[in-house]
Amino acid sequence: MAEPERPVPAGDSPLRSLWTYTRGHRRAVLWASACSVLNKVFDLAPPFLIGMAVDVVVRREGSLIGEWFGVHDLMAQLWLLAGLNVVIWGAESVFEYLYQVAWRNLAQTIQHEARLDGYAHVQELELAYFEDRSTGGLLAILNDDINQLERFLDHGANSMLQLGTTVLAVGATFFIVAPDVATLAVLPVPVILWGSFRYQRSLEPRYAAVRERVSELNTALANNLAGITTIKAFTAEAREVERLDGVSRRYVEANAEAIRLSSAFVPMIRMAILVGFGATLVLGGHKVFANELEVGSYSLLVFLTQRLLWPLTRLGETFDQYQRAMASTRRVLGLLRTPAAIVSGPERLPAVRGELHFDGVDFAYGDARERGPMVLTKLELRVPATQTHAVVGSTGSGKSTLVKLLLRLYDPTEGAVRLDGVDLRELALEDLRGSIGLVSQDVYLFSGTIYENIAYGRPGAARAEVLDAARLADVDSFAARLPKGYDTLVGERGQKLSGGQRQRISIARAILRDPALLVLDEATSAVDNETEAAIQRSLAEVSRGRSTLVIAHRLSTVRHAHCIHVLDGGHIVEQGRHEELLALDGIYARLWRVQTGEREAA
Ligand SMILES: Nc1ncnc2c1ncn2[C@@H]1O[C@H](COP(=O)(O)OP(=O)(O)OP(=O)(O)O)[C@@H](O)[C@H]1O
Repeated sequence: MAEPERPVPAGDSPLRSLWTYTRGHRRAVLWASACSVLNKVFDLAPPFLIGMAVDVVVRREGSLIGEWFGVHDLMAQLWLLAGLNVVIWGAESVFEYLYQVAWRNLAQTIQHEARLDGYAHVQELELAYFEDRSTGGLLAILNDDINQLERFLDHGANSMLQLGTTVLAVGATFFIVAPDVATLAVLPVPVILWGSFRYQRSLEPRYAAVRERVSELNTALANNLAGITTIKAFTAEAREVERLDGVSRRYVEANAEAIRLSSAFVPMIRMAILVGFGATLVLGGHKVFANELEVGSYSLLVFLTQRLLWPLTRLGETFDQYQRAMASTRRVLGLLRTPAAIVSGPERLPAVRGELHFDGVDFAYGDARERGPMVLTKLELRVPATQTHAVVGSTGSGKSTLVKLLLRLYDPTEGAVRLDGVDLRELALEDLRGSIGLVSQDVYLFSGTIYENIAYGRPGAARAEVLDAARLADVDSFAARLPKGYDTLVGERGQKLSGGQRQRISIARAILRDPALLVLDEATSAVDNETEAAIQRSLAEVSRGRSTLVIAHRLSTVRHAHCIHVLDGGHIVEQGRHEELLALDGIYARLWRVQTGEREAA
């Protein structure tokens, strides 16, 4: 359907949107977060043990640990500390393992879902959406951006949580043990945080620019690889390398800006940290001399300052990851939020008769903001069920546009297209498209075998049915001669086959579908006269008993149609049987004379 399965909030904060998007995995997120926090808590414990060890050595029987546990033997105190050490390091390792597994599995699940949701949603979007965008850009979102999100969940989320835990745990200890030392030691923290957030804000647009450049690069590469034949034919290799050089350079430059800014961060922050560390060292030492602070507590504070302030130098890197991930999240969720303009209607048609009616249709490409010229105006065309009708007209007159409206790839600007009397906008897309067998001008084959490409028309069809369809479409004549027969691989986009062979496969695919309405848009334009005659005979047989709309340039292929409609200037100007149209001596008669080689009367 048009809406993504997981509704995405329209809020501005990408983190909040991500949180909402992953609401199905709350438990996993909380578990992973808890493991991260506990791992950090145990990781911070050793400085306390060091403080206690110093305390034992200095205060001996009167040490803190001696008092807490009632152990006065010095060696027993040390053994106790050693035992605690084992427990703490063990717990740290266990939680490290657990958080790694939890975050990485979560990252896998979410990237998998986001990619599938993204792809499924893109499939629902109307053709006009794709015409305005590049394939490379969409690929960048579905691949690179989702990978970026995966990396953030792999490492970034954990880094942020552990940093938060460190700041809170160490800050609290400082204030409990020596509040006045703490004030000085923690003094640089607001400066660091303020600086980080300033950085964060100025990094954001730079990373957005990097993402844009990636998408440009992808587009250029995808276009060039798809057009490699043209590039070779026009010996444009050097020119293309030069063009790619330009695009790739812009990517490098965009990155250079981001690199310059993010690299300056750590050295600057280090200076601020120096202040806190120096303050603890000097002020704490002074308090020990004045007997206002225990030696053990002093050791604890000096070590803890290190544990607090050094991780802050990684704040830049963490924000860096965060920024990249959020830029990607915004693009991925933005894609999921794109509403589909063409949505399925409510009405179901279990048995389609195949009566088609273009009812006063106006159509222009583009959207309300930017409409192109009118292609169809007040177009009236009826195809009664089971009849074969043809549409002919000069190139660019709008024949293929009729087919696109019929498939509901676009909606009419005015008027309606009706199938069995139902406005297509009211009809379930599944029923509409499921009842149409299309053979179009540009055949698209998927990489796979000939057999698989035909069977695509109706998944679950029996082998005998597939082979029957293949025989009717004259695929047999060439497939039988290939060493692997129907199991021959057709190559990417079917490029290992000739145009005529591809066309015959696509006809077989449509026949297999056994549709109520067969649509042939220049179905035999790529085959020679002999093959065309063979296919025409098959098609005549196949179209018996079902509505067929044929679009053709070669009038000889449609002369037996029940009715031929001549499209000109956006509407039907002549219609009737072949003989009637010849007698009318209008556009059709003129075209016929040109095509059959008769000289036009002067
Ligand atoms: N996606 C599109 N966006 C904008 N304009 C389009 C689009 N597709 C077709 N057109 C324009 O609409 C007009 C009708 O095109 P259409 O493909 O329907 O013609 P046609 O009669 O099938 O031509 P041909 O016989 O050459 O296949 C043309 O002027 C074409 O330039």
